[in-house]
Amino acid sequence: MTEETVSGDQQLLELRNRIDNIDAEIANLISERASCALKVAKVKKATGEDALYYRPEREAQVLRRAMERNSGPLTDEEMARLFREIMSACLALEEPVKVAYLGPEGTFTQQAALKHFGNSAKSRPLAVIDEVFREVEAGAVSYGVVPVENSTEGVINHTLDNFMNSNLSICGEVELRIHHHLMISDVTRPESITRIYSHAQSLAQCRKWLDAHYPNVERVAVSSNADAAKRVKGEWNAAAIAGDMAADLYGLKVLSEKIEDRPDNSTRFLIIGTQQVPESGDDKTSLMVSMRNEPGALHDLLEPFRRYGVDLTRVETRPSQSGNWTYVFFIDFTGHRDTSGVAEALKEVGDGASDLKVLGSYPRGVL
Ligand SMILES: O=C(O)C(=O)C[C@]1(C(=O)O)C=C[C@@H](O)C=C1
Repeated sequence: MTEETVSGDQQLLELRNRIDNIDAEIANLISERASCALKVAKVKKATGEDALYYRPEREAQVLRRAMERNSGPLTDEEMARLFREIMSACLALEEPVKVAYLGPEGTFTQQAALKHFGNSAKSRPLAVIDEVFREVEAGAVSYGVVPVENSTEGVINHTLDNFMNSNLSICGEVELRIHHHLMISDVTRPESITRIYSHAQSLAQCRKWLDAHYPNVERVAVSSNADAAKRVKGEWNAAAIAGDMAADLYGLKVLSEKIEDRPDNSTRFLIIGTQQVPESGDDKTSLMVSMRNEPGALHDLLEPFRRYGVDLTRVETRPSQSGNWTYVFFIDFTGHRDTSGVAEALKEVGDGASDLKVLGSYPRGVL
């Protein structure tokens, strides 16, 4: 053994001893934190039967603080992800949170649910967006996760339309970078691919790549990316476009990575529930407004937002379900409904509209 390797081994031993000591300290601190969370649960329980254990505004503040005080070498996101999991475990001690998401397992919506609630939440896949709304309304789960817009393909109409017949509120948002891969099973012959399965949105997000690499292959739209991955198992002439989770879940091999046309392709998901979320310090609000169908009506309707300096981040139009050629507007803006200025603007907009419903004020997605 050379002198160098001896001293290398010695260094390794010392560093690992240090890591062991640090781990012991971290473990003690995590246990102390978890004991605090249990005491918090007691305080909450004393407020009554329907005590709220999950507090989105507090979680957003904890995560933001974790990022702000981070001085490296871990990235801010990595540091926040670690705290995300610690909080998820603490909340599970207080009361395990039950979440439904647009399934099946392996979809990007499942990934979004995990990103938002962490691994200790109990999550359940449901087949369609309507069902996610229904299960939350029925109280079978406390929260639901549904996609609402994609940066390449735009809004997910089905989610917006569900709000027209629902009393649920938005209590959070989460954004996910979407990477699509072309994947095959162990029996697929790559040179014989004649069919590619995926969700219609994903096929659209990879349109140019498909035109360039598989111009003559049939593109088959199915109900989800996970369903596409499942179908490919056992088909020698088919491939699927889906994400990492689906590839892992169905044991598929990735043939081409990150084939989305736009590198910044991302999807925004909403957390739906029944609770009103207090201010977190960096919030957004979503509204649903209907109004008389006259020229200039939208301009007049939005005018108070401009006057009170409220920053609109999105305006979507959907046909109303109550009559032909009448519309409902879905509006997002920066700020909380209780913040001064916002509250006044909302009152004035409400006075000018035929109907206005605040779908929720919630913390801006942190991770
Ligand atoms: O502060 C609270 O209300 C807690 O319950 C503690 C805690 C945490 O672990 O920090 C856990 C769950 C809540 O969603 C928010 C924060």
